[in-house]
Amino acid sequence: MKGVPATPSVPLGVQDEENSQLDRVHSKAVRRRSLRLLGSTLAPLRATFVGTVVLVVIAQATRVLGPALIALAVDTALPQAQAGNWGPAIWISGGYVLAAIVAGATTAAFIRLAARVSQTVLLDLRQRVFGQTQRLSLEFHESYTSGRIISRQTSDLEALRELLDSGVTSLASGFLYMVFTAVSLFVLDVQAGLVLLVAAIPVWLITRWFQKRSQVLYRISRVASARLIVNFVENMTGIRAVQAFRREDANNARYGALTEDYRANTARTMGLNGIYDPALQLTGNVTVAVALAFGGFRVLDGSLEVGVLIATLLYTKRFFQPVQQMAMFYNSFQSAAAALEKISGLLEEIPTVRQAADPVPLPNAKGALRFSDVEFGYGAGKVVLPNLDLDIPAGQTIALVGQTGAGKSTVAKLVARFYDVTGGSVTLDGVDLRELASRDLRRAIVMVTQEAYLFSGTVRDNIALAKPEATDSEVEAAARAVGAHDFILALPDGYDTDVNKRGGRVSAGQRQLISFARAFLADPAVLILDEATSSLDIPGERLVQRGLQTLLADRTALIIAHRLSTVAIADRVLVMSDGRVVEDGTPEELIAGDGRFAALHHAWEDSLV
Ligand SMILES: Nc1ncnc2c1ncn2[C@@H]1O[C@H](COP(=O)(O)OP(=O)(O)OP(=O)(O)O)[C@@H](O)[C@H]1O
Repeated sequence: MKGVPATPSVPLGVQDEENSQLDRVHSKAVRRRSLRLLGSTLAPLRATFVGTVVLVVIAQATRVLGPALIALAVDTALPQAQAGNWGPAIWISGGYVLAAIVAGATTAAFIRLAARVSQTVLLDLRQRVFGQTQRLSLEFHESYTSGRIISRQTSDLEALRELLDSGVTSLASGFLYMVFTAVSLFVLDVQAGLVLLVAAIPVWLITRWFQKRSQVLYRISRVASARLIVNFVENMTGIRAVQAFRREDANNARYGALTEDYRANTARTMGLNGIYDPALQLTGNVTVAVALAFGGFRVLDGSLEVGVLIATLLYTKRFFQPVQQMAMFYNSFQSAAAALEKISGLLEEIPTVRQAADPVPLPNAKGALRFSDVEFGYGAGKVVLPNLDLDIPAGQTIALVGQTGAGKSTVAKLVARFYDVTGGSVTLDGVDLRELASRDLRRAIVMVTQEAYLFSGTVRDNIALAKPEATDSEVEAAARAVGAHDFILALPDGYDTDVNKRGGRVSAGQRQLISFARAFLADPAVLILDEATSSLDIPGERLVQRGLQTLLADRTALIIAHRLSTVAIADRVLVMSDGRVVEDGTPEELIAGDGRFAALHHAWEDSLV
């Protein structure tokens, strides 16, 4: 195509991964990317890989010796044996047995070696996919659903496993077997070789036809199976909402449609096999018949020996055997290739939030934050923060308030560097967050969200998440500080209660208390609480507030809360509206004024009466 670059200048990544009709340039780039990935996983295994290839070659070469030895036995050894000379017959029989033993032994060896290669490659890929999904920024995960990641990690790697376990060696050995068989045939009898060559033309044509069709179908099939998984995961993660809103029937219909797509596509794939396999068999049988008729006449007129005829027939028949097997594995090859394309796309993604090449260390952050001329929008979406200037001295407790969608969480996410600003800068103790070493950033700034996620394990493990080396008394002290100690003790096994086991399940409010204890134990210079007290009841919140006040005393804190009781403990309140700070002052100052916060506060006070 004119004007189209040979390779796209920007890495494609996961973009277009559901497109089964890629243009030539992209399709080539994707294929190259897959091969590069495969090459890089094979690189450390080069010696084993080469060893496997050598063994496959020896195994196939010795396998094809059989018919040639039979021809030799029939045409040479047999007449000599009839004349009383058994030497050639013994030699040939011995050679036949030896070839069989070598073929068997090398086959056994290459299967073992190939298994080692395939398992190591898979292990490497599994770890790379997992590592990459952890490394990729929040922005990526917000659009690339967990269902899609699960299908990369499960069904795609499974497709590769299928191919690597047995398919690759079958394809390689089948191909070599065919080449050696054809060469032997030509060496033995050129005319029989020519018959095979003619037969290879229709075989080539139908194989090309099959390849083209099945490639498209397999791509579609991978997309359909990934969609199934995505849909399943989404419904299972949102099962509460599904049941609460009686979505079961609609979901069944949607899932039914997706499975139907998958079924229809698989049926079309199998339909292709249903044409390809018999066509191959027919070609093979017709070729043997032609070779027999052609060779038979030549035997009759004495221009061909019987042993050579037998051998040529055996070769012709055997030549087509691996084609069928290869066609079968071609399917798994297709699906593995499609899977590898997707996996390589995922691995090609570059995190949008990256560690600086030469990061600035900040082991003992004080917690001074500054937003200078900050502009920010999510992806290509509208600008959420048009121009934000903010100076937060170390140790200050800030409450961020404002209507829904004002940009409060966005400010918090920028401080935690889940996203990078699109303009201006955010600094911690004067260091741009983009320049700061990730380790120091993660240690200095901790964000607790409403979600308060608990990982499987004990309550203690969950509190000690950011500081695994914490002692039991440190864990307990953190829990006491936030008022979580008493309810934890009331759990079946106290701090050793497994949060995922029956009886160990904790309420949303208790989860928040645990994640508070976790954050306090992490002891960051900057603590962000994003709606982190929303699930606590009033006494619960009071308890936390007491803990909060002591713990926030010597650190910078950014609290986003709709409850004004939480806001009251702040040194300073920032009222946000449409991405701008519209009021800034102490709670007392703002309440005394006539701005939004004062109105909000009066309304809240009235509601308490
Ligand atoms: N991940 C995202 N991708 C695209 N737009 C987003 C994303 N998160 C938030 N927004 C948009 O950014 C704007 C500010 O959202 P933000 O979550 O910061 O508001 P908020 O003040 O914290 O609201 P709330 O009180 O409801 O939590 C909103 O218009 C929202 O639609």
